Amino acid sequence: MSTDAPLTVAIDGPSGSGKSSVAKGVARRVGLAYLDTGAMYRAATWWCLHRGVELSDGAAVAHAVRVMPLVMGLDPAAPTVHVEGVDVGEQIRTTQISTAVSAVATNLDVRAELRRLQRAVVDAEREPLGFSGGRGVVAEGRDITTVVAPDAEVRVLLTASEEARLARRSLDVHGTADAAAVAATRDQVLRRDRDDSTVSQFQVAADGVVTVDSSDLDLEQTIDAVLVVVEQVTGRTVDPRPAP
Ligand SMILES: Nc1ncnc2c1ncn2[C@@H]1O[C@H](COP(=O)(O)OP(=O)(O)OP(=O)(O)O)[C@@H](O)[C@H]1O
Ligand SMILES: Nc1ccn([C@H]2C[C@H](O)[C@@H](COP(=O)(O)O)O2)c(=O)n1
Repeated sequence: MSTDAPLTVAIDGPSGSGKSSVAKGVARRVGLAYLDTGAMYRAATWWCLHRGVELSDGAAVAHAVRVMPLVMGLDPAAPTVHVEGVDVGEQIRTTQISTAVSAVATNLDVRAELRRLQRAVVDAEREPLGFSGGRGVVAEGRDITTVVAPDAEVRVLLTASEEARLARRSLDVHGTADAAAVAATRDQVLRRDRDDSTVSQFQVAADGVVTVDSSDLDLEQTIDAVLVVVEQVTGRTVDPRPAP
């Protein structure tokens, strides 16, 4: 990069659009920290279930989340999620959590608490003592461009066709994108997006947010497309992708 000024990159999009993979890639190429805010909602869900909190009891869920001892590791090469010292990185990706997480993510008191934690990370990463040494962060989720960091220098809505998103998630979960596997994935992708859309706006780009459609791009091409936005918006130069 040609400048050392702190940089916040905000990426939102629907399930399976590639936010996590692309955000990690962008953070690595630019030398920024990486914050997976979806993992925070997943960790909150894991914590509530772990403590036997009934997810339909909104007040109990909100209380549990306020006292959740959550530690997010911000290294894009090896992001981690710990709750009460337990590495929950794998457990929060299970179908049980994917199915239940929207019930927690649509709780407005939970959103206020996690938004506060997320904003604290964004602000800390602009300071020399942050993980990135003040270089900044790529934060991804559903409301980063609009609510958590509407002041980010770079704001991207990452989209992909429903077909592409279902196929990607199906490959991740079932190792195949045949018709049966795609059908079994619909709840995790489409129903979840429907529920999550009731509290966040991530289907259409807000004013000033640049849309990147990854439907016909592979992962590296999508990372490159977001880096072009970084260069255009900030006037920085990002080092080219190293040859394989
Ligand atoms: N062009 C692409 N851009 C990004 N990811 C892609 C692309 N093509 C395939 N993938 C793959 O799609 C899968 C889903 O990506 P990822 O988990 O990053 O999406 P996501 O938007 O964070 O999903 P969710 O919100 O459901 O967690 C990954 O296995 C990723 O490697
Ligand atoms: N900023 C965010 C991030 C995530 N969520 C919700 C929506 C998802 O159902 C859930 C898990 O996210 P994923 O890991 O699939 O990206 O968390 C949200 O509401 N706001």
